[in-house]
Amino acid sequence: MLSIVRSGALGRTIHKLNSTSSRLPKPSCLTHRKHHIYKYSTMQTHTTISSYRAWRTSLPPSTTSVGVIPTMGALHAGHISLVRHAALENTHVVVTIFLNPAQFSPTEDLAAYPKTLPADLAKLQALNDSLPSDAKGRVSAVFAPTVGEMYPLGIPLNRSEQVGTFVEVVPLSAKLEGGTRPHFFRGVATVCTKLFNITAPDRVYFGQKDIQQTVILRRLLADLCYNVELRVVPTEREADGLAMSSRNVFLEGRRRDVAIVLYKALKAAEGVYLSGEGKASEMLKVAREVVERGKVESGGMVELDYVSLNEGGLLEEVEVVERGKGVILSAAMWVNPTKEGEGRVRLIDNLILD
Ligand SMILES: Nc1ncnc2c1ncn2[C@@H]1O[C@H](COP(=O)(O)OP(=O)(O)OP(=O)(O)O)[C@@H](O)[C@H]1O
Ligand SMILES: CC(C)(CO)[C@@H](O)C(=O)[O-]
Ligand code: BAL
Repeated sequence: MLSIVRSGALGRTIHKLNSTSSRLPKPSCLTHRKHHIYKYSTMQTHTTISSYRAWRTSLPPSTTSVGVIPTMGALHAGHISLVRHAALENTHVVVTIFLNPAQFSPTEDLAAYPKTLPADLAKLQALNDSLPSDAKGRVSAVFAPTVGEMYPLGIPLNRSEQVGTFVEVVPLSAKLEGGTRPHFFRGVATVCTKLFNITAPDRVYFGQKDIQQTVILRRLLADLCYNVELRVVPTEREADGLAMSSRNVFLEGRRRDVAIVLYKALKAAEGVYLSGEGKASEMLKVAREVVERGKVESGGMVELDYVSLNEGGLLEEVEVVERGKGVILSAAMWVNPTKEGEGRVRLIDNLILD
C-alpha cells in the first residue's frame, strides 16, 4: 500500500488515503492495489510538517542516516541519479517535492511548470525496487507539502509584497543566474533552509547542472552552522548531450533540436582549453560564436544570456584558467517561442575544467 501521510499517526492517515477524501492525486497504480502491495510497501508521502516530523523522530538516531534530495517534481533521470547516490550512502532517503513560488518572479513560468506527482511517486518506488539488495527500500519518505504549509503567511510573487523571513546569500546570489533572476536564489535559499529544518538531513544531494545553487547552498550550510554534508552529483544528459531538466518537456521539434547549441558551445570552449589555451577570453569567444551561429541558422530561436568562467568560491570571473584549479564554465540560454502559446524556455548548463 502506498501510504500518503497527511497528519497525525501513521495508521490513521493511511486509512485516510484509502478513503476518497485524499486531496492528493492518486497514483494510477493504486487502482491495481493488489498487484502493487509489495511495491508500495515502504515509501510514505507526507504533506504536512507534523506528520513528517513524527516519522523522522521515530527513526532510531544511532543507526539512522538521512539523505535528502530537494526537488520541484516532474522527476527525470537526473533526479533519479541523485536519489540513487543518496540510497547508497544513507539508511533513509527523503525526496522533497515542492514547486517553490518564492523562486519565481511574477513574469516567469510558475503556472506552466510541469506537475506530475503520481508519476513522480511511481518513479521513486520503481527505483526503490531496483536498488541493490542492501539498499532496497531506502527511499522511505517523500515530503510533498502544500504552499500554505511552507508559507503560512502566503507568498506573493511580487517581492515587495512578501511578508516574513527570507534568507539571502550575498553577494553570490546576485551573480550569473542571479543577474537575470534577481529573486531566484533568495527563494531557493529560503525554501532550502525551511526544508533542511523540517527534514533534518545528515546529507543533502544537489545536481551539478544547477552548479551556482550548490555553491550558494554550501555557503548557507556553513554560515548558518548546519551539521549537514552537501553532495554534488554529476549532470545526467540526453544521448546528444542536452542536460536533463524538467523544463525540457517544453521543447518539441525544432526547439528541442536547437537546444543542443548550449552544450555544443560549452564543449567548444572546453576544446579550446584542452588544446592548451589558458585565456578565458578565447574560450568564451568560441562559446559565444557557437550560440550565435545557432541563432542565425535557426532564424533567431536561441539567445545567449551569459557564458562565464568563474572560480567555485565567490564565483569571481577568471581571466586565465589555471590547470588543477577546477574552474566552472557555465552558460544560460533562452529558447524562444516558435508559435502561439509557447513561452521562452531558459536552459542552463556547465562543465568543470579540470
Ligand atoms: N540533469 C540533471 N542531472 C543531475 N541533477 C539534476 C539534473 N537536473 C536537475 N538536477 C538536480 O535535481 C534537483 C532538483 O532540480 P529541479 O527539480 O529544479 O529539476 P530541474 O530539472 O533542474 O528543473 P528545471 O527545469 O526547473 O531547471 C537539483 O539539485 C538539480 O540540480
Ligand atoms: C533546490 C530546489 C528544489 C529549491 O526549490 C530547486 O531550486 C531545484 O530543484 O533545483
Ligand atoms: N533547478 C532550477 C529551478 C528553477 O529554475 O527554478
